[in-house]
Amino acid sequence: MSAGTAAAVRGVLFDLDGTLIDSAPDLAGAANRLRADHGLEPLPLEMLRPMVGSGARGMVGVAFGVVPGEAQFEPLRDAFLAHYDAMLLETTSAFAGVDEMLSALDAAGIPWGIVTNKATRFTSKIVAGLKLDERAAVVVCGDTTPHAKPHPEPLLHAARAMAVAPEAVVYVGDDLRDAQAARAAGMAMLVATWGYLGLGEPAHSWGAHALLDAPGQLLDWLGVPSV
Ligand SMILES: O=C(O)COP(=O)(O)O
Ligand SMILES: [Mg+2]
Repeated sequence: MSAGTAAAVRGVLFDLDGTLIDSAPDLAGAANRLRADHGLEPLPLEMLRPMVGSGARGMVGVAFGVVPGEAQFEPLRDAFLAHYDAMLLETTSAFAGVDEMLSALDAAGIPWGIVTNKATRFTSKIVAGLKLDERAAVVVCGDTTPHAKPHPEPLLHAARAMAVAPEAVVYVGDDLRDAQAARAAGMAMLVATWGYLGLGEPAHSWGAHALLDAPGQLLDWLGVPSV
């Protein structure tokens, strides 16, 4: 961690799934409803949870062993997304400590926003349902720009919308692609270790500035008082 980096921060961007909200049970539920359609037993949440950061591709991959490029992939993905669309907010809610952490940023006058790979049609319903849309300075989805993370463009787009230079932004995320996107955008990056983290390289090797154990630790890193 670099104190100089934290002192320079004037805006915060957050990943959505696995960072601000615990959406894994609903995503896993949608995958298991699709398995049931195909006469398959449900898979345990622990098997599906690590792949949430890879979106529908990750869920279809674990649930059916099918990857993009295979003929079955697109029909399975579309059927998965139809199930998910019907249960976006069945159990999904903010992680413990997120609401208080966001309130502390608001009180400190630090603008914050959301940069997710989730498509706009799902993200908009979820952030509205959880009343995050009225609080976030910007919400950038996987289809807002021509590129998704790990490309830096969604992060740069969000920084422009917040009118904060990229080098004065810290991105908080739970997946290797979040760290890659932040580095490519010239932003500091912090790992939300309460999230899904993927099954690849361990988080301590992602080149992040720090690993956070709980949302409130972002405030410690920034030197912002809790409220
Ligand atoms: O839906 C996805 O692809 C992952 O979403 P996230 O970027 O908010 O983790
Ligand atoms: Mg995530």
